[in-house]
Amino acid sequence: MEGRAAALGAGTVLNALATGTGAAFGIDVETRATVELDPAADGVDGEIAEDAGADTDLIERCVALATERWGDGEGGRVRTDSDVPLAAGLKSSSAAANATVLATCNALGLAIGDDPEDPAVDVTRLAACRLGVRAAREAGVTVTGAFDDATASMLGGVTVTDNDADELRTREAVDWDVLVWTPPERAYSADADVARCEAVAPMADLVADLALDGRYGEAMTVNGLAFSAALGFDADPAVEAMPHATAVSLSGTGPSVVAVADSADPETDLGAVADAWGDRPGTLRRTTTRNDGAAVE
Ligand SMILES: Nc1ncnc2c1ncn2[C@@H]1O[C@H](COP(=O)(O)OP(=O)(O)OP(=O)(O)O)[C@@H](O)[C@H]1O
Ligand SMILES: O=C(O)C1=C[C@@H](O)[C@@H](O)[C@H](O)C1
Repeated sequence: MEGRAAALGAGTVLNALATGTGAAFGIDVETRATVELDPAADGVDGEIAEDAGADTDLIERCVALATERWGDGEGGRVRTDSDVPLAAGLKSSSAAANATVLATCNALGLAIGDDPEDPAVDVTRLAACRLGVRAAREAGVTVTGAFDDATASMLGGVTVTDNDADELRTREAVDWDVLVWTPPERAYSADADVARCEAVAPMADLVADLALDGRYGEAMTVNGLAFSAALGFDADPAVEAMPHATAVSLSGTGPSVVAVADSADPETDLGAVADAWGDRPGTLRRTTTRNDGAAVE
């Protein structure tokens, strides 16, 4: 019983640490999971290809919760390999959880879909996503559950969510070019200073209003300025990008900064942003948004 799936990394429009409302968008970087189920196995053994020392608790819990819910409590093995850097603000935990839950469903022979009324669908992607969020809470890798990141990774497009209720408020397709700067350091969401984020709640409310109005670019840039200040990240990369980008923001709890260019916006030039960011330490990556989300392979 082997299953495989892939899920997306994502960028931030609104960090949910201030108010519980968050927004994120899927990007074309993937985490893949391979799950082998063994009814005789005692527990689940996890492995992360890029980092042998990283914590595998999240993906092990995803397999265990999924077989408990949709199988017969089988154990086994799970392995992820990923283009999403770990703990860099690009939703590595959401991508790993989503890919693992879907791969487990695939190993169980279950059909994945989006329509809960369709008799051919055994498990909806939203149900799989909520299970991954539960595993993330149990593993202690998230503050709010990060249903915003999880839905962007699972469904693609821009999602706006209520992370306290794990409810999807809106989802919309977007077509943006994306430039990601990832500094060498890492920032685990669970270590973020929540009180500092709560201090910028009025700004987060404004960002939520803009995002619910479909004004994602303005929302994202305001978010970046507010949360860079709250979490102690330099706002200079955002200021440098603003003349050339539709929007730019610190992503998640950092340290990555993401600039986007709407294809309908002729004034944008991500090449100029890359030039401005080029001397900074770390990596630059050009990619695009994705609107299809996670899938079994
Ligand atoms: N590829 C992966 N395979 C398995 N587990 C992973 C993987 N990537 C991340 N994780 C788990 O998620 C944890 C990091 O979660 P964290 O929320 O801090 O990072 P992130 O999701 O990249 O950050 P952010 O929410 O700011 O985007 C790791 O400690 C690990 O347990
Ligand atoms: O751990 C969390 O709850 C979160 C972490 C970051 O990715 C945030 O961007 C997200 O909105 C919530």
